[in-house]
Amino acid sequence: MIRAIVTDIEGTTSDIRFVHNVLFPYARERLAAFVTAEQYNEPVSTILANLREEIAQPETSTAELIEVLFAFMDEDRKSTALKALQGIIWRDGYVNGDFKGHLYPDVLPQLEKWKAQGIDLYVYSSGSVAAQKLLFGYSDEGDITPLFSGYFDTLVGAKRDVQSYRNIAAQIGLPPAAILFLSDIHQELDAAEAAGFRTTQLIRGDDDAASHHYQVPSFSNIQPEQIPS
Ligand SMILES: CSCCC(=O)C(=O)COP(=O)(O)O
Ligand SMILES: [Mg+2]
Repeated sequence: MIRAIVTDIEGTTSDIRFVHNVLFPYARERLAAFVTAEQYNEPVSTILANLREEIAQPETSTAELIEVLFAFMDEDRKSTALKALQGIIWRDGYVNGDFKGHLYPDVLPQLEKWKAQGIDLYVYSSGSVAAQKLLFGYSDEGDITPLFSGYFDTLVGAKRDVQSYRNIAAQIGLPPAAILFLSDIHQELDAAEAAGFRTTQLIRGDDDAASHHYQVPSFSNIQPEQIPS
């Protein structure tokens, strides 16, 4: 029996184009000036120290770190430091009303249904927990954060790493077989499955013939009690 659902964001609850065409450019345009201005203030000072550790170059200057961050953005590297900075920069965009967090229309009704059925809801994204709370707090459908019991980001590990899902199950306090993970990326679902999670793949656009996971086009097609094991 499914007792908790963990959902990915990009390509699952929300359009990839919102993340890549709205959020990423917004942060990219502001990142150099923001990091330069905030480099000696918290939390940016600690984030930059963590980035120096991540790249194993303790003496790197702020200007060089900014170059590293641009290279990370070019390759969509899921660096914890980059994700933390993006999340801080996005706050202004949400608060000023420059954009709202995209939600596919099938998402909110289904989350509400599952919650009413007693299924606990969680989020797992490479975006920082702060960024996740902003997206769902300033969403197209208003503030839907009260639906969620918890959030996970790369601090539990990378999304294609089996141990990340073991960590999530331990933190939720349920056996992996009682948790359903929703994602559009089959490599993430493979890792979750290897940890013992049930899985379902959202196919919001192109088919994924390389996947063996149960596939659905929208949240309205997901019936947790009927997910094949
Ligand atoms: C919190 S919305 C922004 C998500 C993000 O920054 C990202 O890189 C998406 O990565 P994911 O692993 O969730 O596909
Ligand atoms: Mg995704």
